[in-house]
This record gives sequence, structure tokens and C-alpha cells, in this order.
Amino acid sequence: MEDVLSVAAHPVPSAHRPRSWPRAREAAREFAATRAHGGDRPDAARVPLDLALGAALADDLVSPVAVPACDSAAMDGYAVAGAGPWRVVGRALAGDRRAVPALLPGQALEIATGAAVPAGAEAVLPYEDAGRVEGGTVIGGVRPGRHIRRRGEAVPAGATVAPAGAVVTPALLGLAAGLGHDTLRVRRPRVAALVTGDEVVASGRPGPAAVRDAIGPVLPGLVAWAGGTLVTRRHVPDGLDPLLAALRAVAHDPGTEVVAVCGASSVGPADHLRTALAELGARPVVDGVACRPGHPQMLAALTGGPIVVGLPGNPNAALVAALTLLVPALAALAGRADPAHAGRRARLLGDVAAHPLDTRLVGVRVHGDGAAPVGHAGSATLRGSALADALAVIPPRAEGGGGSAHPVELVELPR
Ligand SMILES: Nc1nc2c(c(=O)[nH]1)N[C@H]1C(S)=C(S)[C@@H](COP(=O)(O)OP(=O)(O)OC[C@H]3O[C@@H](n4cnc5c(N)ncnc54)[C@H](O)[C@@H]3O)O[C@H]1N2
Ligand code: MOO
Repeated sequence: MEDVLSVAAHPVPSAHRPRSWPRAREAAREFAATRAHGGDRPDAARVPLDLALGAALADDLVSPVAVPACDSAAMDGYAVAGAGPWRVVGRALAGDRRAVPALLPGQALEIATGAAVPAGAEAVLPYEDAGRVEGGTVIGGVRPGRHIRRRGEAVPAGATVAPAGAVVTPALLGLAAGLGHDTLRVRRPRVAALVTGDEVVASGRPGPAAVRDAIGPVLPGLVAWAGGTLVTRRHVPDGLDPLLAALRAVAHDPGTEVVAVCGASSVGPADHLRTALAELGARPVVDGVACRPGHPQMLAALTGGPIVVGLPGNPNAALVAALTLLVPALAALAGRADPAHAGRRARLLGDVAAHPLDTRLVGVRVHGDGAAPVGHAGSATLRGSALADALAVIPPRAEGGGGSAHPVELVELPR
């Protein structure tokens, strides 16, 4: 805590107009996208499949092989050549490496799903459709080509099966493995968090002089959901020098692409973020956003260093700011879609007063095409957001926000 009796003047912000909320999140995304395409960012990492889950593909996923690798049976039954009845000449199972001689007209090969279909076979006759005749002969009706998976039918060799930027889901991992990949090159931007404030403690019950850190615990999951990875979370005491030292230290790690600073974003005597960034020569990109909560949030870039996102100290304001600036920036760096702004809309099922000039973001539960406000939308508590499915975007009154006549945009919450 700084000496309450020292009344040294601290910088009072100039009366600048904050960005509108929609413009702010676009600016964050656009700025990060220009970095994503710049040449001097950390390399994407090549990782074993198990470690790629949730990351974004750095390259198009291309198949080095044809799948299936050869014409193969899609059903258990008989591969048949020519018109029936067919004499059964042998049996083939999936994975058989023995060379199977070509079938001659009137011959059949008992075959398992996935086994290679021999040359000469025109179709596979499933067991269910086959009649057995004495002396190892089968009969039945077939159409040419039926129940044969042709080589490369699912995936031709050289085909692109997923674009760079696709999120590695469990299904995508299975697809990649099925094509013979053991590793993938993925992007997962590294994020460092600096949690400021002498009063902020990392464990135990809060009291009159201690505030339990409620933002730090939000960040690992939120960052991972946006496609990044939180690599450090450091507590920084109040004061310009500790903040400068902490920013210099994280900026020194060339792998860190984003720094989230929690607190110190406002104009109080212990709020040094803007001064520190000015001292480091950072370029401001977004300096304040016309939204409630979250208006002191900011995004700046250190020359040759990471993007710095300033999250207000009030926890719900920090969450809103993270969804406005941090998530769009991270998603752009990862080259993937922004999970917070998916374009979902709903009709408000209750009255929410619009702010005269700022966009409001309020927690809602979504039922079908309706969204019911959950309350507790203030900046100092996560009580509303913790119970909400999404945040409803209430445009400023000056822009017609506040009625329930029109569906409103929803911002997704990290899960
Ligand atoms: N004169 C003005 N004062 C304030 C303004 C303003 O425009 N003019 N804006 C208010 C708004 S809005 C917000 S939000 C806060 C932002 O404050 P800071 O980012 O500078 O954060 P602090 O001052 O450090 O803390 C504010 C509040 O939040 C608590 N806090 C801080 N960190 C955490 C944490 N990790 N977990 C839980 N709670 C935290 C802190 O104890 C304070 O109570 O500024 C307003 N003031
Ligand atoms: O960012 Mo503050 O939380 O708008 O009240």
C-alpha cells in the first residue's frame, strides 16, 4: 500500500473518448491478426498428438496416404466375381498380408469388413443377403461396386482435410492419427499474467484488508478456451517500479506473446499501468472502452515484445475486459475463430436498463431463443457471470439499446 498521506500528484487521464465496445474488440482482433502474420513471432510447436488437443493447427492438415489404402470390404460377407452362384475359394480378414489371388468369374472370397478386396471382385455380398448352397457355394443378388470402399474414397493421398487454424478437437486428433500423423504443428500463444495489488492475496479468506484474487483463477481456463496457454501468474505489489520490473521480465521471454495485467488500470494513486506502458514506449491500441463493466480496460503493444492487455481489478470488469480484448486477440494470434463472439442472438426475457452512452454486458440464462437476466451484473462480483450461460450485449441508450423488442447479441462465456 502506498502512503496515504503522500498526496503526490498522479497522472489524471486526458479526456479522451473511449472506443465503442464493438470497435474495441474488432481493434484487438485486427491488431493481433497483423502480428499473427508478421514474420518475427515465435515458431509454432511440433507436438505429439496427445499434447495438441485444444490448440490451433499451424498448417493445413494434409493426408500423406490414401484412405482406405486399397479397395476394401465395407461389410462382412463374400467378395464375388461375375454372376452367381459363386464357389467360395477362401477367406480374408482385415490386416491379412497374404497376397490374395484375383477372383475369376463365378468365384467368391469370404471376407471381413476392412479386408482388401481381391482383383476381379465386383461387389461384396453381405452374409445377411447370401444364401448358402451345398458344396461351398453361395447365391444372392448384387449390384456392381456394392459394399466396396474404393482406395482413397474417404481421403485421397495429398488431400487437405482441415485448414490451418482449425481447433484440434478429439475428432480431429482421431482423423490425424488415422492418416498416419504422430505429431502436429500447432499454435497455442503463451500468456503471462501479472496480478497487481498489495491487498490481493492468493489463498485464504478475504478480510477487511485483504482481497482474495478472483481474476487469477479465471485466466487459465479462459486463456485455454481462446486457444492460448497461461505460462506464468505472478503477483506484483503496488508501485510503478515493481510493475515496470515485472513487465520487463515477462517481455524478456521471447515466447510470451501476451501479458495480462490485472488491476492498476484506473486513475487511482496505485494505478500505474498506463504510466508504466508509456515509460516502456508501448504503443496504445485500445485505451478505455465504452462498456460497463470494464471501461478502464486497455490493449497496448511493446515494441518487439508482447501485447499487453490491461484488465480492471474488479473481477467482473476483468472478465468482461478479457472477453472484449484478450480473447479476440488470442484467437487471432492462434489463427482460429473467436469463441466468445460466435454470433448467437436471443430475445431479452426481462428489462435491462441501457446505459446512456456505454454498452452494458449482463449475465443471462438462455432458454431457446430467450435470454433471462440473472442479476448481479455489477463490476465487483462474479456472482452473475458464474451462473450465466452468456452475457447479453445491451447497446447504449443513445443507440436504441434497452428495449426487449429486438434480439440482442450474446457473448459466450468460457466453459
Ligand atoms: N476516479 C475513478 N475511479 C475509478 C474509475 C474511474 O473511472 N475513475 N473506474 C472504476 C472502475 S470502472 C474500475 S473497474 C476500477 C478499476 O480499477 P483498477 O484496474 O485500477 O484496479 P484496482 O484499483 O487495483 O482494484 C479495483 C478493485 O478491485 C479489487 N481487485 C483488484 N485486483 C483484484 C483481484 N485480482 N481479485 C479480486 N479483486 C481485485 C481491488 O481490491 C479494488 O477493490 O476502478 C474504478 N475506479
Ligand atoms: O470497469 Mo468498471 O467495472 O466499469 O465498474
